[in-house]
Amino acid sequence: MRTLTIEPLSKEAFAPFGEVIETEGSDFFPINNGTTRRYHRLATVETATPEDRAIISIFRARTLPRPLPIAMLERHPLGSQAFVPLRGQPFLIVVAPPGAAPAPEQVRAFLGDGRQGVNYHRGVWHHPLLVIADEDDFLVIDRAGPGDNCDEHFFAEGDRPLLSYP
Ligand SMILES: NC(=O)N[C@@H](O)C(=O)O
Ligand code: NI
Repeated sequence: MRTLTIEPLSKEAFAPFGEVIETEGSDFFPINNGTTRRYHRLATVETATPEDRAIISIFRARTLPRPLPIAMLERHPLGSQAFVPLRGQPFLIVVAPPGAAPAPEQVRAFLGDGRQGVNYHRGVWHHPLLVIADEDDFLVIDRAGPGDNCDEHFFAEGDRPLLSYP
């Protein structure tokens, strides 16, 4: 069982999976008579059909026991999915590149610093929300519409990468 290396979340490192939603290192322009910085279009909501809608939800999640064998990943083939932490707490992200099925050796882990959100592109394999605190809240922007928008892939027991974080 391979223990995942937990990488710091950065735009560059996360680029194969989506965008990082953060002010650090992001362009902005002044609005509201110079009283506000607009960090414009940090990420793009992807949908699949004209009747799709981008929706905004809040997820209140509880932490999972760690170390955590990564038994499964999921993907949303019809739309992107963004998670923005609302309490400023770090959280964990586990992803694999889009494709027919995630290969265990392609699974990567990142640590968001609490001031960063992520936007998974359509079809990117990811583990459901992984919070570090006992409980955490996230603003979630994703797609609502017809059709099944959640595929799951389960790793064979011996192939499960291990997520180990204090
Ligand atoms: N199922 C659901 O809405 N949440 C997952 O997609 C997730 O990524 O947490
Ligand atoms: Ni998801």
